[in-house]
Amino acid sequence: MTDESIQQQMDELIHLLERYNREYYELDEPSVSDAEYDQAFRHLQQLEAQHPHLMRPVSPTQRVGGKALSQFDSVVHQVPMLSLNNAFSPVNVDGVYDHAEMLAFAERVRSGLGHDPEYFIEPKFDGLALSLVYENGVLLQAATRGDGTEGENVTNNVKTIRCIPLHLNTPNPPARLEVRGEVLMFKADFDALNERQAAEGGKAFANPRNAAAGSLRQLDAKVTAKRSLRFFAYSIAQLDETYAQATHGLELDLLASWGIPTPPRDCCLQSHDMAEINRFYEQMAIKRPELPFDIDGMVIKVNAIAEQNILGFVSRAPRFAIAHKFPAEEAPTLVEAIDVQIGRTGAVTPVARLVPVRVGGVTVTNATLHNEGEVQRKDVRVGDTVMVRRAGDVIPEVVRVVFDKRPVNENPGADLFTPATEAKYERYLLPTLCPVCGSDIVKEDGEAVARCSGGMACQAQRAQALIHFASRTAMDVEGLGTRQIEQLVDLDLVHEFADLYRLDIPTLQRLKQVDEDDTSTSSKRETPTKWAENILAGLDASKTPLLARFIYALGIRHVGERTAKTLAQYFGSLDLIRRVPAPLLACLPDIGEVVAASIDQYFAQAYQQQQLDDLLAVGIAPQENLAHAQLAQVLASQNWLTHLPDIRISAKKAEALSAEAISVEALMTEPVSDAAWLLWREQERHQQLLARIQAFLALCHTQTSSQTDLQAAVADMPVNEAIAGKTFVLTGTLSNKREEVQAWLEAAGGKVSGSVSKKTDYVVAGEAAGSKLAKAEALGVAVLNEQQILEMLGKG
Ligand SMILES: NC(=O)c1ccc[n+]([C@@H]2O[C@H](COP(=O)([O-])OP(=O)(O)OC[C@H]3O[C@@H](n4cnc5c(N)ncnc54)[C@H](O)[C@@H]3O)[C@@H](O)[C@H]2O)c1
Ligand SMILES: [Zn+2]
Repeated sequence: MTDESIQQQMDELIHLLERYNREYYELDEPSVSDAEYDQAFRHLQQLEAQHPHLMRPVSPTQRVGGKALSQFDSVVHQVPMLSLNNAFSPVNVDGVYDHAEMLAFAERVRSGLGHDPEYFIEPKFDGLALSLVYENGVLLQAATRGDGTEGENVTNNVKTIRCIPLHLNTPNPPARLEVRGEVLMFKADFDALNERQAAEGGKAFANPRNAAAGSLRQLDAKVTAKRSLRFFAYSIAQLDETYAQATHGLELDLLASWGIPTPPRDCCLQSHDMAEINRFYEQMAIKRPELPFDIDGMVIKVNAIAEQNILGFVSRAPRFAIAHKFPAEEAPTLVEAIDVQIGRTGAVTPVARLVPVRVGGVTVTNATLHNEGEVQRKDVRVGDTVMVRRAGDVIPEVVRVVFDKRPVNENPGADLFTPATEAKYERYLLPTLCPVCGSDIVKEDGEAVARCSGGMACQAQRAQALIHFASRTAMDVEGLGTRQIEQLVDLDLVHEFADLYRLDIPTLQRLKQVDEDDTSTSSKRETPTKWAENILAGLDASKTPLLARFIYALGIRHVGERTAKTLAQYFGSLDLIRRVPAPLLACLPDIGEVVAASIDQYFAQAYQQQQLDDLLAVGIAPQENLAHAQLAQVLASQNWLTHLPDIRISAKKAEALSAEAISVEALMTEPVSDAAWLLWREQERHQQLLARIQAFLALCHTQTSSQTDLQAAVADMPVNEAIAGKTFVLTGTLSNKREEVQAWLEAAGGKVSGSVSKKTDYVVAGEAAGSKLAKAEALGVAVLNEQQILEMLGKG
């Protein structure tokens, strides 16, 4: 990868993380799960570590939190408020944790200190950080973390939090104390708040963290006062020298003696032993759902303050501590039904409808089962008790069935069965028809995901199919973008591809209307009529695509640009392509059996054939070239059967042939004896293949009136010796579109490749040709200018 593309990738991640940060810290409304956020964050960290010279100084990995909201006075932190580095321990299906990242942390600490220290382990509270400043024992100021340097002054609100003392409980207070801790809402208070919100018609909070953040940052302290917030201190940032303590544990004791809440000691541990520490973490993961407050991990800190100081800090986090995050939380509930959802690309996802259950801070009613294989593997059935997981999450999932709780015996005939429940306890099978459009649901060998084969016929997939159809590398309809297509589908104005070409100005102006309600569009300067006219002009200009682009635009599964080109190159006409039998397709280069089956399946559907007819009827005329079609050339030769192997024999077919004692080399190189062909034909399946090939040939007859005509046409056709079979590389700026020159070369039987090698016959160099030209010269490959190649093509 080039620096440029890595930089682009990094910038995209930065952009994404900045959006997530804003949603999470400033708006209290995250759109993705913490797990997803953490993944993007780590990806960026990795790229930055591998390419330090590309690192942006503004990277989110170098900063803490979000901006302070301007409606509060800002507070500059005398000691920056940092974040923590994370460690994750993936769990396997047997519930065994992999603590490699924790061991790596311990290793880093050991090499920093020269020995293994004692650690202090405490909960990682899932709330938001708060700084409290006491002067002479009196609470003077409370501030949020903000971006770590500057936070929001929330003193008035914090004074309403009952567990935070306004005066330290000591006759001998320090002159200055700054204590750091977490503000949070207990689960019971969160539920009560959401009930109240519901009763008063207010918006429900997504989880206790959001509720705590939203409640603390109220402009009206009276609102905060009603919200039952809590606080736990977890460190001292400033304190008079005389009060200094030797360890983190002693600091917490001191704060507790002054009346400041500290982490409950039954959730804490002091230990030198990483194995013991990890065991404690695993116990806490089990205890977690029963705690009165949410925690999202454990924090492991080097206990001795002097050792903490030796280890110090990296940009945004201390080296002496780590947040050991928990895997996503799980909870049991009942499966009421299993439905399927159809995605935008046709993917079929089974979804469990659940008795509502609280997990990861919210109530879950649906959970994904991913795909049919997963349902089978987990054996999830309607009526089962299942464990549901949510990673603070957007999409909850079913983790496993609690088999002990399966309420009835699996054996039919057991006493507990009533006819109604018996039906329920069958193994789950995916429906065979799409619930949206009624098309077949198909699954390819080796694929996990089943799909609705409806394509454009399926409302769920229509927008996606149209976006592909109109895209730059397909029909290239200028002016018709994603937003317009989505509106066309939403307003139910387009059902099939041909409908695009039936649009008129009044219809398109309806879209414009929808568009203008939204202030974020760019096409606002144009008048509605001009805008609609542009789209119609774009559609009109797209009516004579190259055949390959047209085939590609149909969105046949597995038919990318390359395969579409092969089809156009070998068959030359749409009429042939839409009737080609699968075995013959599978003989072509780059087309294997899966792709051939997919093409066959597509054209076998009456709906798709109708779509094609309708497209032709509205005036779409793909640029065909039957005379140049390579297959036609093969068919034109007298003994066409012997040429089939020239096209290609797949490895699988070769195997089958060698099993029948026919040498593949013989098939490939020499004209095959009649005896060998007879032998091959003996086999029934080969007879079927031959029958289909013959049917196809019959079709060629009707296409060109007779095979003799076809032969004659091809025989008359001067083969462009200069181009056929040769490999070209195009580079630099040409006056004709590069794709166009490529299409001409390919139509004349040439190959166009992206890189120069010894096998390259010609490099066609335009203006400002760079490294490819240099390489051609170094390798002694012939170099042509544009004029020369046009002359060779007969277009000069
Ligand atoms: N979903 C999203 O869109 C989104 C966006 C931004 C951040 N996040 C979440 O927030 C995390 C990053 O936030 P962060 O920078 O606040 O880091 P963090 O929450 O991973 O860790 C640092 C914070 O932990 C808190 N904390 C709780 N208990 C503690 C203890 N005992 N000792 C010390 N600190 C303790 C402190 O507030 C501290 O600031 C991400 O990993 C992600 O999980 C999610
Ligand atoms: Zn469908």
